[in-house]
Amino acid sequence: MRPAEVQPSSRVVHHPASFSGAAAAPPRYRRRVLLESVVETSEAVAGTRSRRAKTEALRGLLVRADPTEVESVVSWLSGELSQGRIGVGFRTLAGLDPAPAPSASLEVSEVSAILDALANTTGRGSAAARRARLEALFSRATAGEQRFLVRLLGGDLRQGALEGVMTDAVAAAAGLPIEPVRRAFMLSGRLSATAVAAFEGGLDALAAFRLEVGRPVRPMLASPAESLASALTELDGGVSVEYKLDGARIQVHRAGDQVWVFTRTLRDITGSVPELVDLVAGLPCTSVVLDGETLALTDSGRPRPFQETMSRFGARSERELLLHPYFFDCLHLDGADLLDVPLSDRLTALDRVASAHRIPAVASPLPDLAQEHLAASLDHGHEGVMVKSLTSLYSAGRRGRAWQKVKPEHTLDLVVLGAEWGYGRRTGYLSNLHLGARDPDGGPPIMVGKTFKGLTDELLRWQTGEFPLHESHRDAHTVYLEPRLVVEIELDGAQVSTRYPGGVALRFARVLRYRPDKSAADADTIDAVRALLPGSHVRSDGLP
Ligand SMILES: Nc1ncnc2c1ncn2[C@@H]1O[C@H](COP(=O)(O)OP(=O)(O)OP(=O)(O)O)[C@@H](O)[C@H]1O
Repeated sequence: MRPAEVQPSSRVVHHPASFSGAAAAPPRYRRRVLLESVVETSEAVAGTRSRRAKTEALRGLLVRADPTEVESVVSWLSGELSQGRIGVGFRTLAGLDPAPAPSASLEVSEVSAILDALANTTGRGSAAARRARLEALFSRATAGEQRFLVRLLGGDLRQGALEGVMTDAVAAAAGLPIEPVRRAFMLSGRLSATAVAAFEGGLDALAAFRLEVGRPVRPMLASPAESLASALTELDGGVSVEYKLDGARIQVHRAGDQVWVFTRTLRDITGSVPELVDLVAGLPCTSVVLDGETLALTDSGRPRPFQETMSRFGARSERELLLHPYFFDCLHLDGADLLDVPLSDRLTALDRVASAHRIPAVASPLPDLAQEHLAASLDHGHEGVMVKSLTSLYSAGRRGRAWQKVKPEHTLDLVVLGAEWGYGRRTGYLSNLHLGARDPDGGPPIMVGKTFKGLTDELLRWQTGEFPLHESHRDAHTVYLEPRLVVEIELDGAQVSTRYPGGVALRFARVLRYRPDKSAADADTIDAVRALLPGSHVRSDGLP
């Protein structure tokens, strides 16, 4: 271990505690954390499958960090940059090759300052200036640190799967119970901000995280149901049965005249969707937060393909393809936060403010009516229905059993790990996809199968152009990719496999479409694949 600079700790520190929860006195002097320690921790976390060992490695680093370093440490280990996008592309990163430094000297705070400077380098000549800053940073980094920085800046360390362990580690390192930490994370959507609050202000600071109009919360998610009947039985009849539309999730916020529209991944797309903004601005209220799905329709009122809806999210100006909103939840209305009230009350609020734009739904139907609603949804070209417990609270960011999706086909969102060169008609194209499921404990995706079924000529051309941009390495037959792209696969089920590392393989998998709205962190887990094994009772949310 290298000698590190000793610095007086300048801020009031919420007492870090040992893993057992016993409070330890805050050291008067702290050593600054080196980037090297972050890299070592990242490797330790990736190198073990044990959730406990991962949490302990993260906690061990966090208790050594000064509060001023916590934000960067938590962000980087989650694969995020607190600066957001800093305008460094794959090509720039690939072109960097300063000789690595022989020993580690970079401190977390220095690297963070350099990233701030990079983010603020804009305007004329900024590409060259950014490159120069990057070269300077990389020339001070060891080989291991360089690799880490490339992956961090390239977005390849983004590990949503680590969120669970990181939340546990933040709570343990700050000596706080887990629930308030989780809740603050749900409401802020930012683990690093949650960690800073936990360390600096403890429970009071965490309690200050409220639903804030204008700041998106992570959307509540659903679990797959075995069937409509099983969902109705499990939720005991007191349910809302709603169309499941195949559009894109939106969360709209309005405070007075100001409107925001966010995506499933909390991206602000207000500027791209003026028709939604106008509609929300006209609702009869002063402030509101609504959750829903948006869709473009054909002239005959049928849903347009998902890709066409998504294409609107990147656009700057109003296009011919109009988006329609279908709201299904109300999280705030005229000053009242509704996250912690039952769905039945939230739906009453939704009816008050936007009944004309509610998703088609029936409340507490008898099984026959629920079945008719499902058939009607499919007839209209939608995916199926959602069955939601009317007594459930809004669990932001959680995939639980209170919302269950009923679809006639099994689909999974999987990570593309590589693709084989095609033969015959597909010679020269990257074709057969290697598919991976997410490791719920934050390890690399686990391969569960291959398929080239369902790939259109257009997709083959697209894959062949796109995949080399994500290449990690290749051999004679296959181009292997960084685990970034998510593809939606339809399948008949799963089978036990001795060939694949997770012990499970997809049956009759075919490609439905790519999911540019999802990152590898949003992909389905290996547990979701195992849940499709015949006779399996493992549920995708990990509940018994
Ligand atoms: N009535 C509805 N209630 C909730 N979500 C709905 C509804 N109709 C459509 N959806 C969409 O379904 C998604 C909920 O399903 P799930 O939690 O499984 O998310 P997902 O992983 O994006 O699923 P999928 O790939 O099936 O869209 C929501 O994110 C939303 O986009």
